[in-house]
Amino acid sequence: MATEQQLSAIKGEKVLMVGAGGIGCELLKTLALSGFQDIHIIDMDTIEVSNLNRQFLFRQSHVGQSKAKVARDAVLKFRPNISITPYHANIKDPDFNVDFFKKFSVVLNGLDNLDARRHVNRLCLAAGVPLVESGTTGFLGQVTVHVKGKTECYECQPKPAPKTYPVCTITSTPSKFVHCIVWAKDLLFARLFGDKNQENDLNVRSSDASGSSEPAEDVFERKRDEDIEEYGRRVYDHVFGYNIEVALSNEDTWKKRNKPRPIYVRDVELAEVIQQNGNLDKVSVFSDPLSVSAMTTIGLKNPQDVWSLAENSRVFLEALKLFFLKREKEIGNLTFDKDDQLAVEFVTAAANIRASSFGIHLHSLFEAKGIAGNIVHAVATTNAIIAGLIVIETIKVLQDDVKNYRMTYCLEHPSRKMLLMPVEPFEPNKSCYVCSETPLTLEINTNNSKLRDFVEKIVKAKLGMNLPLIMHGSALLYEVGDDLEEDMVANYAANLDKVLAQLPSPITGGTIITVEDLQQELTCNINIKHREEFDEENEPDGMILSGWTQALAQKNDETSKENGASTSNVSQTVSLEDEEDDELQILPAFSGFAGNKRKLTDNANSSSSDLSCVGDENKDCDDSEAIVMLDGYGERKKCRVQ
Ligand SMILES: Nc1ncnc2c1ncn2[C@@H]1O[C@H](COP(=O)(O)OP(=O)(O)OP(=O)(O)O)[C@@H](O)[C@H]1O
Ligand SMILES: [Zn+2]
Repeated sequence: MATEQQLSAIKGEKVLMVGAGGIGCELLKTLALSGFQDIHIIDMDTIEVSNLNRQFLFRQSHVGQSKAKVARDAVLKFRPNISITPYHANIKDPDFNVDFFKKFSVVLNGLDNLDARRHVNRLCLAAGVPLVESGTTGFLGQVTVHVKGKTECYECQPKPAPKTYPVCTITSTPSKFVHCIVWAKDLLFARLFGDKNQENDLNVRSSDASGSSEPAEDVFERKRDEDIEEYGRRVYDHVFGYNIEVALSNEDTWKKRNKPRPIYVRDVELAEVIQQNGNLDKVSVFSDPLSVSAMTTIGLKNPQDVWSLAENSRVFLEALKLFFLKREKEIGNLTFDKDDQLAVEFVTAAANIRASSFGIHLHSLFEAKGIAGNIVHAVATTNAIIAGLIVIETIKVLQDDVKNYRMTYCLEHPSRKMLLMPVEPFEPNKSCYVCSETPLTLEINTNNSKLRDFVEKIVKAKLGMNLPLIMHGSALLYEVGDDLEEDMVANYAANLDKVLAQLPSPITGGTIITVEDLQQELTCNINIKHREEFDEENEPDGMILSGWTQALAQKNDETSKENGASTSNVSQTVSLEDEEDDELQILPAFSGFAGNKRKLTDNANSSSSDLSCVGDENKDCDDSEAIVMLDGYGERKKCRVQ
């Protein structure tokens, strides 16, 4: 419960919460119980069954309803006299503009993705409203405070990029189960059920590339009137048999590696599985398409069991068949979703068959789902602790108690007998393109790169702009918006297909262009440097943006992540000194302690924004891939807020 002084700081203040998920539910409850009386809450999602174990404001009967609205109703039951305004909407909707943000004394994030976090950061900066940012992953969590001109903004620090794998490891030489999962999910599943027009490395061997007898047609396409069982076997034989034979023909590849074994349907004892489990024809019992399950159909019950090669093969063929029989309308538009049972079954089975071919240990559906969905099981207690810390920092912000602002890390193992590690925030980064006016530099071949490449790869993917406008001097080259005249829309569409040097106002080396996002009220100047050539392997975008704060992508680790995933597997990446004394002490977040070392972990897409560890200065955290930030980190000297 807040003190009298704190209560008077809270009273009458309007706060905006973004996200009513794991952190959001705890936060709304804690805000209400702490005395906040005017809370607005935005969440774009509806409640799913999988949320119920930790998002305690929701019940089974609420599944399918708006999170923001149900959360409001649940809290009003025990705090009926406060005002809670819910919005079932995306925070990126144009309605939530700078004027909307200006109505609030402080904004509190309980989000799960980088994109939305960056967007809120920019609107808070433009509106001059403080932001309390948070994130959790398993036992780890953190809360940071961002106040314009006083502390660093959310984007002042580099955010680690998603992990990536060399394409050849995935397509040809997997050595870990995660490589098989990435192959099954991002190549095979996407090729069979996703957008056919998208480039996909599986295409390389989808038709005859080696002069063998395989016909030069798209083997993944189901032929007219082709029997579905026949089609499934053909796909199976192609990807697990024929493709492996082709790979084996490149002998150099296997000089220092174990050779994979081609697997054909005829090699697998499918009949055995059918006999053991009974050949259950349950296809007709699935009324809801999302409940369709190949496992159920063939009588496999326990998702924690590791299936045999025969069982995986059976699930593979059955899942493929069920997609065509029960979910045909979705084929061509599907993207892998960890909550889609049939998709998880298909990916598990395909990954296991490939693993079997390459001599890699097989995994259960439960494990495979965790890897495919980058799942770290959420810990409700971490969310509750983080929500408490958000409220503590929010009260300090409302009291303008700048000296006592803290970024607080919730650790998995105690360090210096502490599980909560408060660190003084830093001053804004003077070269941050978001909160300072530092120009960026772009090296690009202006004679062959189109404006479209620039918009997709730089303006949207790297700068995270939502409604961009591109100007060269006074010439407007590109703009998006609902209220544009038809001829302007046509002009901009034509510009997108022009190379930079041939635009009506040509962009060449030495040009400075201005990119602006009207909604985020963010403007960046970009100095253009013409460069003829780029290394395809190391510079695949064919352009290099510098002065931009994303860390290097990490390679070759246990899991991959895609931007936008809601959870991640960083639970073990924070490593701290051993504690001999296991008597713990949880320090108040506002104690005067300030650790000297922060360490970013790989969680660009996780619930966390940049989980860190603080430990004994003389001992290194042993995760070699983590970034250790000392006071002189990067090219700038970081100054703590005075
Ligand atoms: N752009 C956005 N606008 C509004 N709400 C958002 C936006 N992006 C994410 N959210 C919300 O943030 C919340 C994050 O909560 P949480 O991390 O617990 O994820 P979840 O989707 O509820 O659970 P999980 O992903 O673990 O199944 C979600 O409810 C999600 O809808
Ligand atoms: Zn900044």
